[in-house]
Amino acid sequence: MFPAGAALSRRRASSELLRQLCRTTSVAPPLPPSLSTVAAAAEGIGPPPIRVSFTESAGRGVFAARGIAAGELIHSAQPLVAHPSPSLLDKVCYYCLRRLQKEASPISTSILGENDSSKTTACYFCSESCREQSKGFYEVEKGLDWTLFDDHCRIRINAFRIELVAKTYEEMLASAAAFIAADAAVGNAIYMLPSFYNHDCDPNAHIIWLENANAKLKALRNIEAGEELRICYIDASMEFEARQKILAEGFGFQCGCFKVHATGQFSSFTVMKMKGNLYSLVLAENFHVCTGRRASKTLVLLHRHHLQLQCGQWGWWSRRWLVKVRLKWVKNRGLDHIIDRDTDIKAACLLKDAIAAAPSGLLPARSLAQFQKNLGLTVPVLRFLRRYPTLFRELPHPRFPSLPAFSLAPGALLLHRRESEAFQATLRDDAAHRLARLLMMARSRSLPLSAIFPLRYDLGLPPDFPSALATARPDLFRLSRRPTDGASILSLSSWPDHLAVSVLQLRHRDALAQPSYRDFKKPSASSAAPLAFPMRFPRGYGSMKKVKAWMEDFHHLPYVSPYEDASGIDPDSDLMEKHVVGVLHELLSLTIHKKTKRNYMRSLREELGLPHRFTRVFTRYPGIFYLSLKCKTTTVVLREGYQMGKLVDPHLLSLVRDKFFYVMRTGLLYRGKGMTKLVLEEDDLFSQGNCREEQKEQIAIDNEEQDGVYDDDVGVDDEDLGASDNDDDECYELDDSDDEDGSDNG
Ligand SMILES: C[S@@+](CC[C@H](N)C(=O)[O-])C[C@H]1O[C@@H](n2cnc3c(N)ncnc32)[C@H](O)[C@@H]1O
Repeated sequence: MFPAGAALSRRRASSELLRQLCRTTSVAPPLPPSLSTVAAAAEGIGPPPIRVSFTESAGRGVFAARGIAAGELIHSAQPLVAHPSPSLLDKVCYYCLRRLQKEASPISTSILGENDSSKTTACYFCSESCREQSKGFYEVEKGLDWTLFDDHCRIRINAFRIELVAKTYEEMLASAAAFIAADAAVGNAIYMLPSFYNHDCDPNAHIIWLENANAKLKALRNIEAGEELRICYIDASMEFEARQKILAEGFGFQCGCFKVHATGQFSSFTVMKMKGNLYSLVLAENFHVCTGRRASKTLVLLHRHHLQLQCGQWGWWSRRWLVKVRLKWVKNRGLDHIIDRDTDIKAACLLKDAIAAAPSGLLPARSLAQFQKNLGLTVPVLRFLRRYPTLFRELPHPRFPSLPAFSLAPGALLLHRRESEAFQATLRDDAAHRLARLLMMARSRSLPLSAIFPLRYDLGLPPDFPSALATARPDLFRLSRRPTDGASILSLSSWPDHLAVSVLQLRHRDALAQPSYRDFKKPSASSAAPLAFPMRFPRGYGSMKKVKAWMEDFHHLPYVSPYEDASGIDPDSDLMEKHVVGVLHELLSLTIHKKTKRNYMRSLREELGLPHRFTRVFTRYPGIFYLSLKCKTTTVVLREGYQMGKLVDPHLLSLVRDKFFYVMRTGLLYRGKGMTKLVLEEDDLFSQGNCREEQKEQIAIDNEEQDGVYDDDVGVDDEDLGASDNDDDECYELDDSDDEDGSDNG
C-alpha cells in the first residue's frame, strides 16, 4: 500500500490528474455518503461490524462496532480504481487484476509509454463485464495528458499494492521467485473504506486479495468492541529503524506501535497473539524483529503470500538452533558480599518479626533456636541474638529465670513500627500486586501457602500476609483448602489485566516513552532489539564473538510474557528456554532485593510450568543471573538489579531494611566497647546518610572486583560446576540438592 517516498513533483502531478479526473469523469472518487453502505454493498450482506471515527493521534480510523473473532472476514471492498503492474499488462485483467486465462480477449488502449507518447499498449480483460466497466476510465485516460506521469502513476498516492494469495504450490514457488527476482504485485488499487485504516506494525487486521482486486479485510486476532482496527502498511519484517524511516518519509508519521496499545497489548514480540492464527502474516508481523539470520527470508515469503504455516503453533521457533557457548562460572565478590550482609539482615528481621508477634513481646531463646535452619545463619541463633544488642534485649525468662529470653530493643521496636506504618500507608497495595503477579505466573493461578511462605521476606510480604492481604483484598485473592490434603491454597479471584505486564515490558515501554541519552546515541541497540534482557557481562566478555552471536540470536527469539500461556511451546526448544529465562527474570524482578534462594524457585517449578532442571539457565545465562554459594546455600541474583554494590532501584522496604543493618552494625561496634545496652534515638536512625560508611565499603569492593572472566574453553556443564583454575574462584560445587529444604516460613 502507498509506495513510499513519492516525489513532490509526482504529488503535484497526481493532484493535477485528480482534478482532471474530477472534471472529466463521473467515476471520480466521491466523498462517502455512508461508508458502511459502501462496504456492505461490496460484501452483499448487512453492514460491516465497523465504524469510522476519530482516533487520538492518527486522524480518522476504523473501529470495531462489536467483538470480532480472529480470522473473521470484517468486510470486503471493491476498488475505486485499479491498475495492473506494467510488466503484467498482458497477464492480468486490466480492470479487476484477475490473472488471465489463455483465451483473454485483447483491446487496445490509449495509455502512453513513459518516454514515447506515440506508443500505445494493449490491455486485456478477464470478462466482458470487466471490459464494460473499464470504459469509464478508458475514456478518461484517453482524454488526459499522461506525459507528466510514469507508468500507472495515476494511482500512486494512497494505493494498495495488490498481491494475490497463491493457491497452489506451483503458484507459491512462482511468487517466491517473483519476490526474490522482481515485484510480486499484480497491480495497485485505491479503495474507499480500507483507506481509513491506520497503520500498526503489529496489526490486528490485514487485507488480502484472493483472486482479484476485491479486497478482504480480516481480523488477525480477537478484537474487542470499540478497539481500533489497524493494518500494516509496510513489510513488518524489516528492522525497526527501516520501518520508521519508510513510514516517516512515505507516510509522514512515526509509528508508536512499540508503545502500549489501547488494549494493553504490547508490541509484536508478544508472540502469544498468534495463538490460533495460522496466517503466516501473523507470524511475520509478530516476529518482524526476530527474523534472525537463518529465518528471515522464509518469514518474509510467508508474510507476503499469506500462506498457512503448518508446522504447529510456535512455527519456526519450535526448534533448537542457537549455537551456545559453555561458560565458566566465576564468583563475584561484590555480589557475594551483599548476600553475606543480607543474610544477617534477613535473619534479624525474621527474628524481630517472631518476637514482635509474641503476645508478651518476649520469646525464650529455645523457641528462637528453632529458626536456625531457615535463617541460613552460620552461627547459632543465640550467639547471633547476643551479637546485636541494639536490636535484641536479653532478659531472664519471667517464669524460668535461668533460661534466657529476648525482647526487642528500642531501636528494633522503632524500626518495626516504621515498617508497619510504611506498609499501612503505601506498601499494602504494592505487596498485594507482587503476590498477585506471582499467582498470575502459576498455571492454575493458585499456589499453596506453603510454597509462598519461603518467599515472603523476599517478596516484601508482611508476616501475616494471608490475613493482611488475602482476606483484605477479596477482589484479588481467595483462600481455600485443597480437597486432597487440606493444604491452604491461595488463588486469584480475578485476572487483573493491568498487572499482566512483565517488569521487562514495563521498562521497555518507559524507555520508549522517555528515551535516555544512551538510547539516542545508540538507537539500534536500544530499540531495534526491544525486550532484550539486560545483560551485565564481565570484563573480556564483550570480545568473545561466539558469545555475542549467541546472545544476539537469543535476543532475536520472541519474548513470551511470563503471564501468558506457554503450554504450546515445545519444552525442548530455544523458545522454551527463553520463556524460562523470562519467568525467572520476572520472579526475581518481583523480589525486593532482586534475589532469592534457588530452592525457593525450585519449589515453584511445577506451578510455574517450568521444565525439569530449569535451573540450568542460571549458569547458562551468566550475563543475566549470578549464582552465589554464600551462607551455605545457593542464591540467585539478578545482575541488572545491582550497580556499584547498591540496588539500582531500591524499594522502600529495602531502605527500611538498610536501617536495620545500620542498627545492627552500631550494636556490633558498641558491644566491643562494653555498651551492650546502647539506646538509639529516632534521629540517629533516620538521619541522612547513616549507612554511608557501609555503602562506601561496598562500592570499594565492587570497584575492586569486576566479575571474573568467562572462559569458553574450559567450560562447565550447566549447573554442575566444578573448580576453576582462576585464582579468584572458589571451588564451586553446584548441584541440584545443595540447599536446605527451603521451608523457611519466617
Ligand atoms: C490511509 S490514511 C488512514 C486514515 C487517516 N487517519 C485519515 O484520517 O484519513 C493514512 C494516514 O493516516 C495517518 N496514520 C496512519 N497510521 C498512523 C499511525 N499509526 N500513527 C500516526 N498516524 C497514522 C497518517 O497521516 C497516514 O498518512
